[in-house]
Amino acid sequence: MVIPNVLSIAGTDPSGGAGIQADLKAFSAHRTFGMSAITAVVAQNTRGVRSFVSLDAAFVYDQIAAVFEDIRVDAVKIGMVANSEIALAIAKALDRYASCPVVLDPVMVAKSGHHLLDESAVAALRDELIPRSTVVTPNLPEARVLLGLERDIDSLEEMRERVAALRALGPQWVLLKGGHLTGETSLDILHGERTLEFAAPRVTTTNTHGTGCTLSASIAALLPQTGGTPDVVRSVQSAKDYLTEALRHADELTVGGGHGPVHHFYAMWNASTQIAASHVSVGAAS
Ligand SMILES: Nc1ncnc2c1ncn2[C@@H]1O[C@H](COP(=O)(O)OP(=O)(O)O)[C@@H](O)[C@H]1O
Ligand SMILES: Cc1ncc(COP(=O)(O)OP(=O)(O)O)c(N)n1
Repeated sequence: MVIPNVLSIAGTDPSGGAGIQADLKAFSAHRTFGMSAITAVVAQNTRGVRSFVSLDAAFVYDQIAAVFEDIRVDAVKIGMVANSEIALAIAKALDRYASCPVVLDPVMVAKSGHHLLDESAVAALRDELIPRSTVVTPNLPEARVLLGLERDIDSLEEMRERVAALRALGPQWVLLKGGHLTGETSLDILHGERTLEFAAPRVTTTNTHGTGCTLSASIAALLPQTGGTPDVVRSVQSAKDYLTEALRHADELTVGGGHGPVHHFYAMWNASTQIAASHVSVGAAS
């Protein structure tokens, strides 16, 4: 089987739970070869974002070109674009090079409240990147900004009402994420050729840093693995199942004093721990 190559275009997280670092972990967990083009270098940890430096837009374009001019790219995930110049450079690069599925996480504000996108860049994100996307994955505060609403969407009923307006912005599919609501389930709505709701039990943990990054990167990694035409519905379902398990295992990690990361490698590490344990006991007996 050909192993998919997947490119993340996003900002960094030195604490490893969100941004490019989370994307590469999610790509690897889904048995794809991960690549990255960096838009901004962010000083952040599990407690919050301190500051960031955006890279030059032409340099972001050059990173993307360097990948596409050498390597077959089977899917692209876009995260933090930081400003309108970078958003426009990414749009230009997609037009020039990308004939693969594009998953756009319209990152605007981290859970800590820090802005990761210039307010003046919302129009470029909405008008230039969303229409070029196969799937766009806003959370509720991002949906509010994209739709120009005066207050946050605050119920499942309102999510159902608003999702069509997000699709009208031009992507093939919208996945409106309901993680910011409360309740026993965490429910996302997928709207495109069809409308489906994906509910998962809400995991009780404070370790939720990078959930949106991990979900969108997982969808990008899974799309080329569905055979023939990329199957968005199956990819979203598998990505959501994976994220729920990664959240369930998040407390096994001890990373930082704030909102820690999800456990991207819960399945692989639990399996290899068992192998290591049996190896030790054989050694001890001889
Ligand atoms: N505590 C939780 N338990 C289970 N799923 C969650 C939880 N928190 C968020 N999710 C899921 O994580 C994904 C990202 O959600 P959300 O928090 O809305 O986005 P973002 O991380 O972009 O702010 C969604 O699929 C959402 O349903
Ligand atoms: C570089 C970078 N990109 C995106 C985010 C936001 O990540 P998200 O998955 O929404 O999780 P929180 O950070 O909001 O917990 C980020 N922090 N950094």
